[in-house]
Amino acid sequence: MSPSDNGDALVISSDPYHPANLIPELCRGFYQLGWVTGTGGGITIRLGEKVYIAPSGVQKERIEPIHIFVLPYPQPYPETDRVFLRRPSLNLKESACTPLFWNAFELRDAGSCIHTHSQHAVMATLLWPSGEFKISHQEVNQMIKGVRVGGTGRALSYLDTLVVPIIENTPNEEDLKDSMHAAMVKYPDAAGILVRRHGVYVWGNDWEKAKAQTECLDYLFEIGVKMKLAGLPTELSGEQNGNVAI
Ligand SMILES: CSC[C@@H](O)[C@H](O)C(=O)COP(=O)(O)O
Ligand SMILES: [Zn+2]
Repeated sequence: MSPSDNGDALVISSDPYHPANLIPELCRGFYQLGWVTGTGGGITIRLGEKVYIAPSGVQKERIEPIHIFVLPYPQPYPETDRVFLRRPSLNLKESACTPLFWNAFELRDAGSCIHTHSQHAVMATLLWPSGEFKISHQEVNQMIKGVRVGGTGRALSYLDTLVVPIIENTPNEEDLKDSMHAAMVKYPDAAGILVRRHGVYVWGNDWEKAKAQTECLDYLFEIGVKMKLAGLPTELSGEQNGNVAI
């Protein structure tokens, strides 16, 4: 970035599909779903060697393109201070989720990662007290089939059991980065990571796939929670057809 260039050209575009235009638009949609209320949650988009990230602690439904941070990927000095291609001139800090989003880029080569505080995700972490949320045989709207192995691989089938690891929430974001990293290594097929009493991180090859998978997973968290509360089994063996007497 030259001294005369404040980097605005990296976020000002008439293209509605430019990440700096998409992030505000998508956050408004996520707000309506209750995924990013109270300034929590968010989305990042990576296009090749540029990562676009929203500011921290702001009303996520009111973000504008000029508020967006742009970072180089990979970071030239990963062990030291974060490097930016563009920082907003306002008194803003990049999302606290940045190190967690980076896990999705580095471990899954993701093009986008979404973090929600959806109550469905939070309830799933409370009703599945183990380290895994599991559900199978959900044909409805192809929700299991809408999820990809590892978030970026082949689509799951109706017969696959969906497993999403649950990590414990931590007050320190660096600890969350490390435990999310460990869970992603332990569960290479998982398309997301639930954080107990907090929410979920979901990634995909690009923002469309990350968004679709977050929607599918959120649906599965919601129906799983409802089934569990109704006393219905959320996992069936392969030969069972899903009809359950109540
Ligand atoms: C890495 S923990 C903090 C975040 O997960 C936080 O809870 C959150 O949802 C959003 O933080 P923000 O810094 O406002 O983008
Ligand atoms: Zn959060």
